[in-house]
Amino acid sequence: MKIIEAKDYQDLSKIAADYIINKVNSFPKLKLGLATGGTPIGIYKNLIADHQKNGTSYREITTFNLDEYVGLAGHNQNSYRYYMNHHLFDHIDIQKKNTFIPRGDVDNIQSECSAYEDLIQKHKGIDLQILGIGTNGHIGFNEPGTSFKSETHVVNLTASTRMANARYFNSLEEVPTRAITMGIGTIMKSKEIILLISGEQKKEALNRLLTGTVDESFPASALKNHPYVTIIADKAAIAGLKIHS
Ligand SMILES: N[C@@H]1[C@@H](O)[C@H](O)[C@@H](COP(=O)(O)O)O[C@@H]1O
Repeated sequence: MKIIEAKDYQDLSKIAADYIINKVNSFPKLKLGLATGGTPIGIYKNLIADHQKNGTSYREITTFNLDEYVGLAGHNQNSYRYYMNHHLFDHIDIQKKNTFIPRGDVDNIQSECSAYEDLIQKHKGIDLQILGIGTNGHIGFNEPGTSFKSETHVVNLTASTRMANARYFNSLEEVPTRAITMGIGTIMKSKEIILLISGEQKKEALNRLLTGTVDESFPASALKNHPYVTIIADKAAIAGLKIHS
């Protein structure tokens, strides 16, 4: 794993956005894996600003998001579909038909999971996947204990993950208890991965990732077995840690 140390959140967002912009310019048909949560918002702001200023075009790219809450339709403001439209897709020239996010509001969740997995493979996989990390090491919504071989599946969210995401909802009770997520196996099939780690509250997770063993009790540790992972971490997350790459 390669590690890039960013000065702060702004710097992290700029470094990651510039990397994506470069890729999109070099490979206009890029298949890009996208993440939600607070961390990638700064990247999306940079992508929009660059699109407006320099005209970087997303017309031919295809995107796959990591996850979606079960039970929320795309028009629900807390759904990840709404998040992606609002924070990125509505402001660039991407074709909405080429933006894929699992559907959380379907009757048959299991068949949605296998259809999503098939869809990614039908597109011959993801070229570049952007990832955030939960304080318990979750990636996508793959909670501790998830098999490293897992494909897109339904998960029961842990209390800590629901609590961490409650800030976006009116109350903790409103946070869905389940989600659909790409599996760790799905994520690992991406050709290249960028993992974003920002803020002091993620320091422990970063430390465990860098110094701990590869173990299903810490989902992000699977990434140590991937040949092309770059961690971009800001000072707040990295300060004082021993870095092994
Ligand atoms: N499903 C998302 C993850 O993909 C994300 O990495 C995590 C961390 O979010 P944040 O960046 O807000 O800390 O939140 C959610 O659980």
